[in-house]
Amino acid sequence: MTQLSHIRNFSIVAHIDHGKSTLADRLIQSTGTVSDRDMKEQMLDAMDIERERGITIKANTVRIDYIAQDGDHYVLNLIDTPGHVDFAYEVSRSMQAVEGSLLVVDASQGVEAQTLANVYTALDADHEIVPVLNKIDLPAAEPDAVRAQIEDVIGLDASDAVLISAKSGLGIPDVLEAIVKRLPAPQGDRDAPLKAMLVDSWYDPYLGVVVLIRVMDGVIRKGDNIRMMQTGAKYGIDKLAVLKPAMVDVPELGPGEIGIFTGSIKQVRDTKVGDTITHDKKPCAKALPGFKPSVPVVFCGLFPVDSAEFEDLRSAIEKLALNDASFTYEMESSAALGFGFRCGFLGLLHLEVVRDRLEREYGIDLITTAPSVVYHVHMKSGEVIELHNPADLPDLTHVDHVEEPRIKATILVPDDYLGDVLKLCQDRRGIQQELTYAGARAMVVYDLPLNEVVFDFYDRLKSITKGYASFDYEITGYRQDNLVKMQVLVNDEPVDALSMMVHRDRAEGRGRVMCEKLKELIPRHMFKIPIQAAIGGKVIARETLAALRKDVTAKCYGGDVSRKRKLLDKQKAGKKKMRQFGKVEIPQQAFISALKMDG
Ligand SMILES: Nc1nc2c(ncn2[C@@H]2O[C@H](COP(=O)(O)OP(=O)(O)OP(=O)(O)O)[C@@H](O)[C@H]2O)c(=O)[nH]1
Repeated sequence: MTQLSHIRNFSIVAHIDHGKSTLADRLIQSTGTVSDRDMKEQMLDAMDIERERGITIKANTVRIDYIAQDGDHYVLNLIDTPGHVDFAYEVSRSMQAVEGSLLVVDASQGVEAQTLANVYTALDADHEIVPVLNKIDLPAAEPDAVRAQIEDVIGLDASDAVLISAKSGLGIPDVLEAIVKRLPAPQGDRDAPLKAMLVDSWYDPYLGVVVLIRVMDGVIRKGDNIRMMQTGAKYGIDKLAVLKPAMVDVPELGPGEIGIFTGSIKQVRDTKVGDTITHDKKPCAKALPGFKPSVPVVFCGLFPVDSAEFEDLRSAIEKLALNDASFTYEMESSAALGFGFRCGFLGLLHLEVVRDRLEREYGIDLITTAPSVVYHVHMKSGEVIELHNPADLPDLTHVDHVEEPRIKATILVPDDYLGDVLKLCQDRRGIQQELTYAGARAMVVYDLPLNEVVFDFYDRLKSITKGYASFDYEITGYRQDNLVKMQVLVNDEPVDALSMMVHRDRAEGRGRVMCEKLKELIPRHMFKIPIQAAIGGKVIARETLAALRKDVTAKCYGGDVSRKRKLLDKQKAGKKKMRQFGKVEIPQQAFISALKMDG
């Protein structure tokens, strides 16, 4: 057990790509926490997908032993936090478990939207903050300007910011010293009853559910009988360990310490992040405040392209859900797509990550239906229904009104692109709330419907600003608007997977774009195919796909059999990605592409 005065618990907050993981790697490596031989780049990004996409999804933790310049041995616990907007809520939770933050800002980029969002979360958690300017090796680095920006925009003294290059290792010893000297030691009472915060949990195939805790008061030991105060569940502690980042068993954990335990817990869902863990026999008097559970905000249907793969999909989804309590699913059946699942996600990126994992790790070809937000349908009877799937909208004669979720979006953008960004927000039914300047960048705050953001807002924002804008959002509440369900009919058959809620004033435009896109995406058949968009039986847009007699082998004049076969095989493979709707085959790609609103 380490003395409180020699513990420092901290997290690293940064905008995506500003170098948080690289810095974490350097801290781990330079203190010899992991031998050079075992050092994989981006040690903390465990999953392949995270590595490939370069984003950190789950919060990870590492305990670093550090001999400071004063000759003393310190224990530094780093809780790594996810950087992407979908996971903002996990960031705020893990921050409650530590006392300080390193604020990493790319010295060539400056403050971005997630820098702001994350640093405010850290300040909300009463963190002491050490600004760190990274990437000073880059010729474009402007540490002085960025220092001034941190002071102007965030209001944080950056005069003694640490200048580093996480890539080359320059300045890393200064970061370690700053952690010890400038961040506060944790507080706690060793003799008080046990009070520990449940910070995170995950499923390990060998150990079962692993629970990450931060001890506030008291001491937890292997073999103890503990109780989770919110759920009331009781467990015996089988294993107690610290993460270096590999598990190293310890006999006990005292105040200020961070570690894991296991105790025959079956599902991640049995553990509530933010719950208080105490001794069953001698509980603490008052539980920690606890957190709201994170709720899914974006829903979509996932269906196997080949309906024979439904059971495979079910078992894959069940396995994924073991480890990700923020992802929800229930069985769904669709006239057009057969059996599948309606799944809920924290945001679009979360959706993409889960879909990719299902396809890649489990080898299942999927059809993803239009992502939808959760609407509140107020019935004339006074009942309020949560609508996760536009196809389930009740008969309108019974509906009084529909409310949609709204967000507060913060966008930072260089001046040159401001006009385009304002136009984009305006086009998406946004209401401007604030427009301020931070150096050569404008900061705009918009009230927007989440519905208009889930499809491709972020992609559009990136493309119109050549990647220079940054974006962050939080959900603010629900508001009534003139929302209707738009259906799409292909060859006079409704395709429920393409139903969506739209604002009445924008329905014609959306319908037209959708029909045009489908006309491009659906291959010609031997007969004419009408493609229509309709609201409650009234057609608002229409395209017709002309008939075609398709002879794919026509080009292979004469005898080249192998070439002919190749072409036929190719066509067969293409077919796999198609779905039959009545007499029409619709390629899987159409479901995703048709939903993108512009461009
Ligand atoms: N030139 C230079 N590049 C750096 C430095 N630090 C990080 N990078 C590069 O910047 C990119 C992003 O770094 P990451 O550490 O993955 O960024 P991150 O903030 O952890 O990103 P997320 O995990 O996605 O939030 C990588 O390509 C790094 O190699 C640095 O000091 N100098």
